[in-house]
Amino acid sequence: MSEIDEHITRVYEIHKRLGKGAYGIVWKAKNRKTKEIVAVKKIFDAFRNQTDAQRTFREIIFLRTFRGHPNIIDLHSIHRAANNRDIYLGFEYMETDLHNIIKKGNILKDIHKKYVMYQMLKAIRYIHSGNVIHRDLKPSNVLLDSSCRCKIADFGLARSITENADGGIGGAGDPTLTDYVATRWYRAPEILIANRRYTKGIDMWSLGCILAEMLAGKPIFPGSSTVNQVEKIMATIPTPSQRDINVVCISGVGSSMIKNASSVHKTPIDTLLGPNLDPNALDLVSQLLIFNPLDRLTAKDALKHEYVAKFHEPSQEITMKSNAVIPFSDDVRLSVDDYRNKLYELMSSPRPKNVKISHLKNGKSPIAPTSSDIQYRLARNTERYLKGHLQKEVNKSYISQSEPKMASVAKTCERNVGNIKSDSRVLSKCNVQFPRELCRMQVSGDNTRAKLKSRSELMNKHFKKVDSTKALYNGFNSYNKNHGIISQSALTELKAAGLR
Ligand SMILES: Nc1ncnc2c1ncn2[C@@H]1O[C@H](COP(=O)(O)OP(=O)(O)OP(=O)(O)O)[C@@H](O)[C@H]1O
Repeated sequence: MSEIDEHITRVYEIHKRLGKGAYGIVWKAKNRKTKEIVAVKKIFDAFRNQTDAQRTFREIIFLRTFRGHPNIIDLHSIHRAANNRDIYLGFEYMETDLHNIIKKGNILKDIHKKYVMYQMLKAIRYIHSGNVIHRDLKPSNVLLDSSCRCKIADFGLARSITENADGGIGGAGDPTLTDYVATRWYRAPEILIANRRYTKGIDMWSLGCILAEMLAGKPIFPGSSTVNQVEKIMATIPTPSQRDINVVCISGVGSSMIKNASSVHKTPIDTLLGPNLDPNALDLVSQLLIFNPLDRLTAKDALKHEYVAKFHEPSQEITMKSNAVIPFSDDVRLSVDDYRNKLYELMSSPRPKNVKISHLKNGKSPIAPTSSDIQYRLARNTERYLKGHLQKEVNKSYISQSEPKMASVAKTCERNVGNIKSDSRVLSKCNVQFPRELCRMQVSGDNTRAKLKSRSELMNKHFKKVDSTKALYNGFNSYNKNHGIISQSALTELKAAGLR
């Protein structure tokens, strides 16, 4: 682990390497203090030159901006490296990515493909509503957990666009495409032929390629060069009209490249996608893989498509209230030092508030075998925050007994929530009935469902004894009664009591 700074390994216990991208390495790790499993990404030489510095800066800014959306990866923390050149990012951990899943073959059933597509659309609808485009959507940037929850990652190429760029290419004020190097196989035709204006349609093209890849079980346009990529696309999608070619191709070279490629023998998309294809899936792919970006389905409309109808829930398909703002114009290139300094400045400022939607509101996952999986997750989340409050109340109660030894034990508890095993001897000497089983469970961090249930029962029993604020009691009681699901009214009560 010599490639990881010592001050990082002091915070995180590094487990295994999860992946390597063009810009960094990602490890699975455990936060030594909170015990939370995370993914730590090290971006090597993050400020090597202006392009890399801008990329690093964008990735962090956009991740912070979109933080809290259930389908966008959550950036927990940012750490400087000792050499001032690398940067470490701490992310929520996801078990795998879509590339790995597709590669393994036959893991995704139809319902999973629909659910993944729905979640990707939800995330893209959100970022597009803030007038940002991701520009690098591909299966390895779609992270998944075992319940088929999916989160978009890697915002290094994301860009904000002006309002009028939504509807048209070449509109006045559209930023130009100077530094665009997204993965070729998922690149829209207008990018391949160097149309230097771009729209949200480029993300919709990539989503079309990703859906097609889930259906076919392999990449549908694996071009070996830019020209070969155009040829592969044009050999599959319907031949564009002269009007479409005029809209998309701003140069004669691009136009002849498209015309030449269109004249080759066609393999229609349904042949590429294989037999027994769901007609709705084919229809959605066909409406995304359209030559003219203005005619491609938008994320908003795609969410209403029959293919994802099973999951469509408008209240969950949230949008941004205003454009995503980044500290300086995306078209202005700053010096490497400016990017670095601005980033360090940001790191010391408070993180933006989460959007008001959370994982807890996610619908039932089709991969979760029973609803108990979801309940278990809910219980863990609820428990995490209740535990802190509960422990404080426990401590307060003991301190009030003005027993000096107890006060010191309580302080240890407060510093190290739940970790009171080492003090059990002191506790027994004090003849205090402290729920040892509970302490042990908390110390061992046991997470099985049965343990969780009995832990919550114990906490509840003990809590009654402590009998502190009514609100906390009610909240906890409701949590326990429902095996981990806390009612909205109890939550409101907790909040009112300033406990949340
Ligand atoms: N939060 C995470 N949890 C689990 N695995 C992750 C996480 N983030 C990234 N990974 C894994 O690490 C790989 C590389 O991550 P990422 O795409 O962020 O790096 P990159 O250097 O920007 O890659 P690229 O070459 O695609 O630009 C991902 O494909 C994924 O397999």
